[in-house]
Amino acid sequence: MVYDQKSRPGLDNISIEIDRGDFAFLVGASGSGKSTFLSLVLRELVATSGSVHVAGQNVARIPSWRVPKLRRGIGVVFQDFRLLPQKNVFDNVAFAMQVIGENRNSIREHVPEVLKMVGLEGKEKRKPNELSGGEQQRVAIARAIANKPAILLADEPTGNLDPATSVGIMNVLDRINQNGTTVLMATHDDGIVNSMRRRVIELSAGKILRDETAGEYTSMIPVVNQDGTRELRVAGPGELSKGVPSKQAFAPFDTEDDMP
Ligand SMILES: Nc1ncnc2c1ncn2[C@@H]1O[C@H](COP(=O)(O)OP(=O)(O)OP(=O)(O)O)[C@@H](O)[C@H]1O
Repeated sequence: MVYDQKSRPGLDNISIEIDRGDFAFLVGASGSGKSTFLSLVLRELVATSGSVHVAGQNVARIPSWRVPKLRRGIGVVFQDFRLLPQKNVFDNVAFAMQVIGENRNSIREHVPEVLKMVGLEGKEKRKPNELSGGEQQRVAIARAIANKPAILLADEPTGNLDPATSVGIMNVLDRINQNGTTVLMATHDDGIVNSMRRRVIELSAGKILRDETAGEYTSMIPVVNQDGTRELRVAGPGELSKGVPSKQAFAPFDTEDDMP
């Protein structure tokens, strides 16, 4: 995926397959290509070379009038929730169903089920500003799955949440995945990735650095050289699965003065 000819491609000659029902984390430094990847799946971008297939369809071949139908099969969750502030919890979720023309009866029946699924029973009447961040993200997830998408894309869904709240959100995403939805989540949250042990696809400068079935967040492991100096190096295949080093181990130097 080339944005402009003068800079390096956003994604560079990658080939990857995510199976129906997978749960995959997309990790990598800022600018590595995660958002580009998600935008290609949503057909917000069309690949400048190669092809992107979503649910069996080459998305470049979908005429623009049918793109909304493609997107109906893909739920999206963002770091900043993006709820409608004037609407209450029920109506935020109901709105997603109204725009695709669902009738009132099925909305009235289905929204409470979705809210139960994300753990928000009893909060139907609250406005977003009367909810915690974690609850707002649950509403956003409920809205994203209201139309039973085959795929759920989550772009840094725990980025604004504390660790305990993030665990709750991951439990919800895990449950959604167990019900058959493919989940692809871009994240910088190392704690979450290391505790979930799901597929990890790491991008670096637009290329795939690794793709592991039960991976960890970082491909860097701390090493102590023979002369006693410490550094991080990229782990080889399988090295990361030998156990999760403590957070301390990831801080290679205590202070800048400590650096070699
Ligand atoms: N609209 C754009 N026009 C030109 N270049 C872009 C555009 N969007 C992204 N890029 C470039 O493509 C590369 C990949 O960016 P991308 O936003 O996909 O990274 P990312 O991994 O999502 O980063 P972050 O973690 O900060 O969200 C970067 O070099 C970026 O500068």
